[in-house]
Amino acid sequence: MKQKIAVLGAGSWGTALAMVLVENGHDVTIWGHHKEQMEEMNKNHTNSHYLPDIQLPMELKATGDLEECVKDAEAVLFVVPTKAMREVAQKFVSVCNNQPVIIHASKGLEQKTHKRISEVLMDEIPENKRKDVVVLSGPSHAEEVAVKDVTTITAAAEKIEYAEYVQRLFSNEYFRVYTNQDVIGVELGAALKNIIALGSGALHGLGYGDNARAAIMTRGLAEISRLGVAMGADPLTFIGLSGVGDLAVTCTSVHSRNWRAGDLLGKGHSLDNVLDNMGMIVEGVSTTKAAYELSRDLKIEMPITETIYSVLYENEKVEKVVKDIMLREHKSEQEF
Ligand SMILES: NC(=O)C1=CN([C@@H]2O[C@H](COP(=O)(O)OP(=O)(O)OC[C@H]3O[C@@H](n4cnc5c(N)ncnc54)[C@H](O)[C@@H]3O)[C@@H](O)[C@H]2O)C=CC1
Ligand SMILES: O=C(CO)COP(=O)(O)O
Repeated sequence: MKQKIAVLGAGSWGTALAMVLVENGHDVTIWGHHKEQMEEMNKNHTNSHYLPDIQLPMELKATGDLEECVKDAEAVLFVVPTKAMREVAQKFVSVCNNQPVIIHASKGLEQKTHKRISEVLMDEIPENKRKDVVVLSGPSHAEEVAVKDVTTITAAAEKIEYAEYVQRLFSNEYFRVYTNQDVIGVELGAALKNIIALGSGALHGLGYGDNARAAIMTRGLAEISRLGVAMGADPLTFIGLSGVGDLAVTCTSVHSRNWRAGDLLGKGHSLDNVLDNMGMIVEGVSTTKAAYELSRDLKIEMPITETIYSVLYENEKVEKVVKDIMLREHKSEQEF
């Protein structure tokens, strides 16, 4: 059934997901805070900074007016960077006139509180202004979704009927949605894989090959799972789409901003220079800090995260840390 859907966040992912929803026949309005960008989306049907060369569907409406965007919406999709999530949720609450299903498709952990995004949304949005919060996550680069390349993804919610609602909203012949009830595992897999993607990119930038990439992905998954299980996730979630699936795509694709940022770091660029020139959000940088702090608090061994933290926040030389991590004390692979 046709639904009225608000998409909050007009970057590459918000736009690509809005395109899927329009394709499926829904009434979709996207909100962004840059006036000229909204005008471009309405007049030219393009979003040239975030999705160059993509023609947006004529039916997709863009607005800078949040109240107009969310008015009577049956579902609201939050897809702004993690650092903006709380502020945007507060703004949403001030103008929301009904009780929509809340969906989010962002990947990160809040700084300082270390909260998952669904926790941030539940903190800010009172129960009379939301139904369940559903997480949409999986191996899905916006650039490929926007050209209708085949993609699979997970909709996770505590109440299965809301995960199934989101599955119905988004599913079509090129975008297949599975359901899951492990919200913690799905959100942690999504957030933490960006740290490993930074490392995978750095190894590439340093000139290492496929063995190194397989190593960081596999051992990265081990530490993602360790932290995830300590935080209440089902370990099986990490071998699903939002775990190994997203880890695989982000650690190997040139579309990944995290991989590209790592690659540039490996090639000797400074972090400031990399972030200034990316022009899009690189979530893994702040997630590394949150995960490093969590691993300390929960006493979970996360050597790759610790190493990447030392490069990003302690000025360690990226060329040096590879040898350090390789020469750590010997371990059994069966230690969890
Ligand atoms: N790009 C992709 O392929 C995918 C991205 N994601 C996740 O989706 C989230 C958003 O990513 P992208 O769309 O790629 O980011 P982006 O960098 O392409 O765009 C971010 C958008 O958020 C807007 N924004 C930033 N701060 C804001 C604020 N305070 N209020 C309102 N709007 C604000 C920016 O103006 C921009 O339009 C991230 O957490 C990312 O990890 C998840 C899956 C795929
Ligand atoms: O999460 C993503 C693909 O699933 C996007 O990753 P990047 O943010 O690294 O581009």
